[in-house]
Order: sequence, then structure tokens, then C-alpha cells
Amino acid sequence: MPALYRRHMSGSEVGQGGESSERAPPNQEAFVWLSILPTGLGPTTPSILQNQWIRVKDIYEHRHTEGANGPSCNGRARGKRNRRRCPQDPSTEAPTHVNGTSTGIVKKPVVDVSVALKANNLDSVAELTQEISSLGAQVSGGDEQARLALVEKARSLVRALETPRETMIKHCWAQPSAMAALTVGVDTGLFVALAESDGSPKSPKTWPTRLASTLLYYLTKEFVAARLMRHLGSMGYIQEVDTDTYQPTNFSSSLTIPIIGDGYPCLSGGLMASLSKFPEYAMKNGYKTPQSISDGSLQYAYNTKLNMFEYLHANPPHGFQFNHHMGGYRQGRPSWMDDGFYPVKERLIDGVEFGEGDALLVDIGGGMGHDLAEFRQKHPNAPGRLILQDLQPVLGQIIDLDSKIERVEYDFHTEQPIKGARAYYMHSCLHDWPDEIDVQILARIKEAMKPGYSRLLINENVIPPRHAQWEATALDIMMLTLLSSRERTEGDWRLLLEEMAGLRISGIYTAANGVESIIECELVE
Ligand SMILES: C[S@@+](CC[C@H](N)C(=O)[O-])C[C@H]1O[C@@H](n2cnc3c(N)ncnc32)[C@H](O)[C@@H]1O
Repeated sequence: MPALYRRHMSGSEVGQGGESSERAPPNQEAFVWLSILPTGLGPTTPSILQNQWIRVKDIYEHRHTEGANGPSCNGRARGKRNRRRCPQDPSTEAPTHVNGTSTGIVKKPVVDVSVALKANNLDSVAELTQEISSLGAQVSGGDEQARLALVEKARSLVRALETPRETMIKHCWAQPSAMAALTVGVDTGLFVALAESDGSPKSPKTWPTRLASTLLYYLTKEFVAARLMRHLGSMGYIQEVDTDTYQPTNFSSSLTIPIIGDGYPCLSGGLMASLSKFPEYAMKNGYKTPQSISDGSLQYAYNTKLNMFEYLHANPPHGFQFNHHMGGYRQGRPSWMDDGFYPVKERLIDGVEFGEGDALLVDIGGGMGHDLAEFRQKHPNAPGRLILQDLQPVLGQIIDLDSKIERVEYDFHTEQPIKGARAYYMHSCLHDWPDEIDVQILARIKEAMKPGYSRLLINENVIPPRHAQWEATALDIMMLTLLSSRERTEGDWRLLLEEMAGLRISGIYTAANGVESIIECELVE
């Protein structure tokens, strides 16, 4: 038995007294797995090992006590720890095909390790490079669709050329490390300093002393900056021009804009643990779809009862950063009020006499008013009131907004104060909530709508059945882990809006690939 196993798994060190006799490795597979744990771990090691040991024990008991196909997690028949670790659906069967490294059982892999060391798909490289070169010519002429197509082809080329092992290291090390480095850079003003003096080359090792007493001063003093910048340089996010000397890129300079940069500290500090803890949370919950906005992966990860919005606002400055992040998310995406997307004039304005107090557009959960500000700019002569509704902390963050846009503090779980508007509008709000809560939010809007006149415009993704775009699928996982909610397909929207909420969908207006859509609804008469 390896020393590591004996040292860390003795009863007193693991700290669960009286169970040491149970801890002998139950089979050779688990034993092998434990022996490959890294050596030289610090004082927290026992709890880490304890966690992993519970997993091993669960698997062992699935296989050897109840059999591979028996009920896997009968809590009554098990100890407390085991119950916590098992999927809670008593009908769940023990896994019959598992990936060894995530369960503690080392199995013979289904493919040979040599597969992980060869390029993923060399056969596609010649065709991809040809496509890339012809798209390149169109991109230099300013064709935006060609640019988007070229980015996708370039990504395909990288995936084809990388070995699985390289991709694995990129996911497990390089990208999380870059996220940490970028967050520190935004927090400390590193990218502002880099962009100063027209972006002239700068070395973190000789950063000017006038920075004294700033966070950046401390960062550079300890040479942490040099290490972070070296990684960001190697990843291409800043440009290495000499030894320890860097220039900004357009990307790093853009991080100095709050709506672009603030996503990093917001995600790193206030949301990311929800994603990294999701595998553990999901395993404990039998991989059931989470249903409660205040009892999901985020609450598990951050040990809170607050929902995501409440949690961010209770932990400043993450609430503010989130609102900026929302402002950044919308930039450069197709806008429903542009020509050729949703016919604003025909559907909302033509044929309507607006009296003095009549509302044209009520933006419910409208954040800092980005949509209404854009509407005002693009339709400056549109008649009727424009009303922005959101919670107080969000409205309180607005610095500058067109004076025609009225701000109304409002909680959309309560009665809608603006009755009979021509259009109620919600952007990226319903995707935040599970179906049952959305039905309640929609009921408050229905009560306020005037039959035969009011419309509800829902601005969300409508995920197509195939070839979904990665931004939308990523957002779906964010919704799953942060809010127990989802991005929806057309079928999901019809179920929610028509069958559950009792509205009629009068049209779905979609930009390319369903990434941005307006679902127009009316009351059923
Ligand atoms: C994902 S953000 C979208 C913001 C904005 N519509 C946009 O597209 O940029 C969701 C918004 O819902 C707001 N919100 C959350 N709970 C709310 C509530 N109970 N009443 C009103 N607004 C709420 C949040 O403050 C936030 O501004």
C-alpha cells in the first residue's frame, strides 16, 4: 500500500473518527486511483481526499453491495455521508458505463492514448485553409458576414490542428488562468496603464513610481504583474514586444471600457463558482433539471439563499458590474429596432392616435435603459411615452439617460402600474426564470394589456433545432447554473407563452440563426 494512502486515510487525520476500519480500499481499481493522487499536498489534503474517498466508496457500494444494476442510492440503507453523495432519485440505476477518472474507477479507455497525441482532424486542414483564404479576401473588403464565417472557420482549423491533449491543457489550465489574469488586470487598472501614452511599450518590472499606493503598484512590486502579463502575452491578449515588455492590443484596451471589462470581476468574483461547482451540485441532485431560482447551483456554490440578482447586489460592486456586463453583451448584436428586423412603424405606430399620457413602450426589467436609449435614437419622432422599469439599485446606477425616458422603480412580480401601453417589452428577462415564475410575471403583464391593442414584445434567443450558435448554448448553461432557468427553442416558447401563460404568439421575428429574436404576443380574445 503506498505511503500516501496510509498517511492521509488514517481515521484521525480524515477527521471522521471511528470509521477507519471501513476505509481499506474495497477493490484494486480504487486503490490504483488513490495511489496516483499528487504527493506533497498541504494541510487541506485530508478533506480533499475525504471527498474523493466518499466517491470511491459510493462506486464500490453500487457495484459490490447492490450489484451494477440494482437501486443505486437507497438512502435508508446507507450511512448519512453516502446519502449525500448519491443521486436522490431512488429509481436511478447504478451507472453501467462511466469515465474512470471522474468516478474513481480506472477502466481501460475505449481508445488508445496515442489518439490524444495526434491532431484532431488533419484530413480537414487543406479544405479549411482554402476556405479561409477565400473568405480572407472578402473580409478585407469589410464584409461582416464573411468576417463571422471566417472566425468560425479559423476556430475549426485550430480544433483540427490541435491534439486532444493540447485542447485539454488549454481548457484546464490556459483559459482559467487567463480569466484570473484578466480579472486582476481589470481590478488593478493594468490595462489602463498599458494603454496610456498611446500604448507605447511598457515593462511591469520598471513601472513608474507615480503608481505608488495604487493596486497596480502593489501588483508590480511583487512581480505578480510580470507573471500575469507573460501568460496574457503568450495567449495573445497583449503583445510581447521585448523581454518583459508589452504593448496593448485592441482587446486589452477595450477592457478599460466598463461595459467590456466589468464582466471579468463580476463573473470571477460573483458567479463563476456556480459553474465550477455545478458538476458536484448536479451529481448530488441526481442530474435533475434544477427548478428553483433560489435553490440551485449558485446557492450551493456560494452558500446563500439569495437569487443571483439579490446575491450580486448584496455583494457590491458585483451588482454594478453585472449591469455593465449586460450593456456589453448587447453591443454588436442585431437590434430589433433596425430596418429589416421588426417593423416598428407598422406594428406599433401606424394607425394609432397617442394621447398625452399614452405609453408607446414599457421596458420591463430594462436595466440601465440601453434599449430605450437606442429606440429613442433610432425612432426620435415616435409618439407616446417611453417608460423604463427595473429595481431601485439598477435605476440608481443610471448616470445619463435621455430625458424623454421615464424611470419607474418596479418589481415585476407585482401589479403592473402602467396600464394599456401600446407595447410592453422584455429583453433577456424571461430566460432568467423557470417556467412557473415566468407564468406569474406574464400574468402581471396580461392584466395591464388592453385587448385588441397592446402587444408584448419578448426579445430573447430562439434556439434553432440544429446548428445552435455557441453564444446561445453558452448562455443556456449560464442560465442552468446561475438561475435554474434556460434558453428556449421555439417549442419551449410556444409551451410557455401559449399553453402555460395563455397568450397568442402573433409573430416571431428572427435575426440570423435565432440568436436574437422578437416574439410578439397578444391577448387571446
Ligand atoms: C439579464 S438582465 C437584462 C437587462 C436588460 N433588459 C438588458 O437586456 O440589458 C435582467 C434584468 O431584470 C431585472 N430584474 C430582476 N428581477 C427583477 C424584478 N423582480 N423586477 C424588475 N426587474 C427585475 C434585473 O435588475 C436586470 O436588469
